Amino acid sequence: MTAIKIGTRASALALAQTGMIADRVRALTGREVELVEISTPGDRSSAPVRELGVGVFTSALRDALAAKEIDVAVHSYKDLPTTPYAPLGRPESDSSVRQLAGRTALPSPADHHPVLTIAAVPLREDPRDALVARDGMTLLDLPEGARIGTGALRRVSQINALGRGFECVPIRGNVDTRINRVLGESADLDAVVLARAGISRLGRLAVVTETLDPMFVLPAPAQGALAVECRTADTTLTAELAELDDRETRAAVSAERAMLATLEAGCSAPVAALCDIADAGDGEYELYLRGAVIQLDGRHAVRLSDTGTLTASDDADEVGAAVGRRLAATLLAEGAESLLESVR
Ligand SMILES: NCc1[nH]cc(CCC(=O)O)c1CC(=O)O
Repeated sequence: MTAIKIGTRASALALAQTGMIADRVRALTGREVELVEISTPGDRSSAPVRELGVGVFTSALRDALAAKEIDVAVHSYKDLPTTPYAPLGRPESDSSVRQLAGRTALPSPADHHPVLTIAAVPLREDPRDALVARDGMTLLDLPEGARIGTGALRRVSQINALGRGFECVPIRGNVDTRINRVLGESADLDAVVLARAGISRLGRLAVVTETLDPMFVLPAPAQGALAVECRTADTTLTAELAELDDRETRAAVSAERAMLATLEAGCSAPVAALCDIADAGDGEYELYLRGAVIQLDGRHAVRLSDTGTLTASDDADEVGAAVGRRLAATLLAEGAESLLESVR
């Protein structure tokens, strides 16, 4: 039996999270597993993510998966576009090449039959954002004019909405690089905001000085979750990997992403969402979805919530998505459109 090839980005975070999945795939299938590092445009450029276009961290992996250069792709779910995958028109590549180049060709129209499928959404890590500040400070401790590193519009807008006179400084790069801007030799920022899940997977939670309350800083849709993707035609592997799926996580992430998709906002818009799931007993779960669309200067925002019930016989994706679409419709009815228009 040949080894299962699992594609991953080469960043420390991507290698850590793919490594965790690889261990489980090895145990589950009894097969050899090989990691294949794939470089993406998001890794090679230091431009703001929203300027690089859709799928900057995920399209190269999906292309390699569709081209059978790998058998499984592990993504940070929040980096996956909400639009369906369409194979890129790219030249045949040498499958012996391990360090694959990124492609910039335009997507062809989406296929009716999906080439790729998300075989598993494993149990989610803590989805909240985290503050890493100098001198052990929390948001409350930071002085007016403090320089906080983040380029994500959803974080910038919500930090501005605190009304504390903080200055957001755009930064890019991997988790360690960002932490070093606060704690490193030549630190030049008072704090950075990062996904807690990424810091956790790198074993660096000790640097977190505050986990941000979603009441004030609601995270990105699907933050802290992973997507384990396969070729739809690879039915045996897809069925095996389904063992890694966590039904409640899938429902929550579907709700958040359906909200984002219905707003047609894309992953770098000032749109935030978090779906909490509570066990209601008798195999039922209660979904509590919060959503926010925030104007960049933080002066206006629409923040709303909606709920739903997931029963034992329900399709988790469908139940989640229904709540997400409904909340998006309410957000739009309450003026989200004009807030989104101001950043388009
Ligand atoms: N956009 C980059 C990215 N994609 C996923 C994570 C964190 C891990 C996760 O959310 O699963 C990060 C870094 C960050 O936002 O701090």
